[in-house]
Amino acid sequence: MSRESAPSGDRVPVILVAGYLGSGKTTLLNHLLRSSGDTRIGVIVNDFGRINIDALAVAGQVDTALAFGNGCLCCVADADGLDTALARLTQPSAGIDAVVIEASGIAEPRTLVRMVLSSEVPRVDYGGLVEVVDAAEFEASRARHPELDQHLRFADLVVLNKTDRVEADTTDRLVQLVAELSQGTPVLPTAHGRINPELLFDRRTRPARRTEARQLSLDDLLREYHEQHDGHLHDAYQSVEFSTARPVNPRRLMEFIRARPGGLYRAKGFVHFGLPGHDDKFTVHVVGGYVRFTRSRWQRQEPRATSLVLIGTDLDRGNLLSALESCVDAEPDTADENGILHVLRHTDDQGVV
Ligand SMILES: Nc1nc2c(ncn2[C@@H]2O[C@H](COP(=O)(O)OP(=O)(O)OP(=O)(O)O)[C@@H](O)[C@H]2O)c(=O)[nH]1
Repeated sequence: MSRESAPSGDRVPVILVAGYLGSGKTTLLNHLLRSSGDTRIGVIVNDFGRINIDALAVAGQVDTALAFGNGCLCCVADADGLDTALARLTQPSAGIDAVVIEASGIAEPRTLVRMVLSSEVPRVDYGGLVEVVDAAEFEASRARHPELDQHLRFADLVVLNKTDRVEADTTDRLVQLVAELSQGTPVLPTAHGRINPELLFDRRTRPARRTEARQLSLDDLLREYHEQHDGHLHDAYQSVEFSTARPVNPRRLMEFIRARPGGLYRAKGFVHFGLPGHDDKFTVHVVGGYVRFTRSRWQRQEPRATSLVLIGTDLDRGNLLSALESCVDAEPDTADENGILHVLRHTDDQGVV
């Protein structure tokens, strides 16, 4: 799934990380920064204090952008400054592949989701709300703060963190409980925020700056360490790829998307419907409950085709592939005039199903 750095016209996923006090948001953010390889992450926090980067000795600055040697760019913003920070981090010259906002103290998750979805910064692409839950404290916290249940409902992915602090059967019970409260959102049990970054954004590969032997930098050493020690985490998710040159039926594709299994957290790619008036390239982006298509023209030499990647946990590859296969027609279904409307409802900036 690795690919070269995005062309400057590409949108940049903006991921929100929220969760109750002390649940592990900063730990998760630090893990993403450490383990995302060549992917350049922009971070928006409202307090530099605990981001684990040596250069961050500047706690307390407001609305300031800082660049770091490891490719991370960091902005401090309050709610009013959010669009300014997003504009700065997503401008092509910043070279940022994904932005992560740590929600603590800035605003309620729901408000933040709205702010990102309605942002007028052109390259911003909503990348999902990750709600971090403390497995050891969740039941006590929700008894004191019933609004936490509500927060789960807005999440696209729930990370059940600190599972090292509870017994395995408690983890199982909490996964069940959180999935019920969040009404079907994928729940990922983990410790120390160690989720696979590819659940949230694509990994980039960049050509090595110099081909001759060079001394390993601290970044290289840290990366090597984490690749060795966090390697087993890569088993925690799967990706399934599907492609076809035949036209996809829009109504059935949307049925597939609506009925997708709980563990299917992300889907991306492009779709060829081939219908009169809608023979465009529909780039699709599904994250948690959020579904968006973007319409563009095919390049002159580009073959009309569909190519999708589905990412998630506990995916049944065979079932997914046969479900997608049944969305494919031999010829575009011109008799079903309203079928495409199911897709158009989610085209451009609309659409949560
Ligand atoms: N045992 C254990 N401790 C953890 C885990 N994740 C985080 N911690 C610890 O929990 C404490 C809080 O973690 P943070 O990442 O600071 O949590 P936070 O949500 O950013 O906290 P606030 O910003 O204060 O809301 C720290 O001491 C972490 O080291 C975990 O999975 N297991």
